[in-house]
Amino acid sequence: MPIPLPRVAEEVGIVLSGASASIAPIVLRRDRELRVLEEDLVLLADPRLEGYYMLGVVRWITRYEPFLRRSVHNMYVEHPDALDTETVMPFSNAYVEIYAGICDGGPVCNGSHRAVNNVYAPTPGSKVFKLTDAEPLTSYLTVSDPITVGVHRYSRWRIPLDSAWLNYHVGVFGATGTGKSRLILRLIREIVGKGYRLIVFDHSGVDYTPYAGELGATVVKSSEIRIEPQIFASIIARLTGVQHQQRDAVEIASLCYAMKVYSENGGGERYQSEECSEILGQGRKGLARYTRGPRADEDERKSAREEFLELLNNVVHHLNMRASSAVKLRLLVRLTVPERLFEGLRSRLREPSDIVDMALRDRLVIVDMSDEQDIEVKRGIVASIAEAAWEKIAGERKEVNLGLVVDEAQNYACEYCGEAGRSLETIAREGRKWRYFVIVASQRVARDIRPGVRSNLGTVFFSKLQSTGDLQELAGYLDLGRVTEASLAMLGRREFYVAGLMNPLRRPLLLHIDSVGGED
Ligand SMILES: Nc1ncnc2c1ncn2[C@@H]1O[C@H](COP(=O)(O)OP(=O)(O)OP(=O)(O)O)[C@@H](O)[C@H]1O
Repeated sequence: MPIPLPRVAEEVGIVLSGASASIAPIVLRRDRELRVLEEDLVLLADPRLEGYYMLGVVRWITRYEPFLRRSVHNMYVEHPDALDTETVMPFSNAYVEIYAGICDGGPVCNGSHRAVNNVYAPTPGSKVFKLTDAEPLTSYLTVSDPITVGVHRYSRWRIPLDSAWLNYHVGVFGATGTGKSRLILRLIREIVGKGYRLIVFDHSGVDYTPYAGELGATVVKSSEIRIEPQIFASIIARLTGVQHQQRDAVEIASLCYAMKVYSENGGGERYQSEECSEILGQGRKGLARYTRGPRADEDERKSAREEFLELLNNVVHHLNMRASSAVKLRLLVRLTVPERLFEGLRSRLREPSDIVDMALRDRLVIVDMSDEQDIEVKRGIVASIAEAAWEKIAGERKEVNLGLVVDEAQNYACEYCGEAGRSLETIAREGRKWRYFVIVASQRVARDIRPGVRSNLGTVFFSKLQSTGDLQELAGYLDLGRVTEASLAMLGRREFYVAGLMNPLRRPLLLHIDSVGGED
């Protein structure tokens, strides 16, 4: 059925000279010019192209007046009262950024009804129609698995987003309070409804955990989840900041310590190794005197850190390191690694792979990280779960349809975020063929998100941005058309552009996000 233009659009102007296939200057009708706003969707109807429209977005509306010109003095400056509205002859020009051609049964598209790349420059004089209801456009788009999170800001068109592109990863960026977390909540509901599985990391426990009931999610406290021994080892090494052989010693001791604690707490064979048994079995010799208290009964009340230090002594001895290195390592561990990091291992009874299995079975798991005090540990949890999913993929060699949702991603996906940053980057680079993806949200793009992650985001939602320069950064990976910093400055709360692969037009469209969590 052809687009019912009189019902869904109003004529607002004509195309001026100098149009190309991607941008057209227009002049607005005097009686309608105030009804046309930047970001409005318009159709250009070229009389030479029957049954074909050009779909575009209005940008750069500029008001002119032939007499009141810039840099020309006029008497009304001195006598503004003499300026009556009849003598002023304002008019408005704008540009239409052309996003697509709409084949509406015309001969140029062999009678088809679909959206295509526009290759025609509109003829000057072509009519411009503002879409007041763009809903009919949906039937012209090819969207294999549609989801929606909001409506177009002005035409109220419920833009279908193609969830088939989720595996190319998603970024959500905007200054504080723009509504990133609510947008992600909306996305979560839609994505899970399409059969995908998600693990949501709730950094502070206030953005997602309270909605678990509504979403039908299982909540797991991150303090119950085991950190993979190798990731635990790299956290301890990072905190102590040592290098070379000393780092080896700290890492070996940390690996064996985590494996020992886990195997003593129901971890099973996975955490037993000959190498660690050899070190653990080594009698207290030489440097072990540092760990022993003056009285024998103090030994019984050894703290988790003291146990670790004892193990570290054994490693140092095993590696034939100097006594001074041993003392330095012990001091560094005491000063830089909080006791709770060792202590907490004992109550970590859930394997990261259990969380992955839980998500694959129940669809949605929220990991509540609110009771975790150390950012390094939070990062360790994210990395451990990310790695556990890779192990699953390596074992089964099939698509997982699994996404990790990482809000406050400046803490996890940054350049200096250690294992978490590396694991998220691996997913961003290689996850797509296994349908293993990430959704990251943050206030800033370049400073918060490492290049290997941000350059692999196929779809980006962005609102007012915190840092100047971030828009250009995004424009390096995505077609942002002629959206400028000035366009962003006009955005309010809950207003996000969507650009990239999930957007069927692939060029930025301004969305008003559906209400989530009460507020209208
Ligand atoms: N889609 C929405 N529906 C209803 N309310 C919303 C929506 N988006 C934003 N809000 C309102 O704006 C407030 C801030 O939203 P939100 O917490 O999602 O912002 P944010 O960008 O994640 O902020 P921060 O970066 O500080 O975490 C919410 O508490 C809510 O009142």
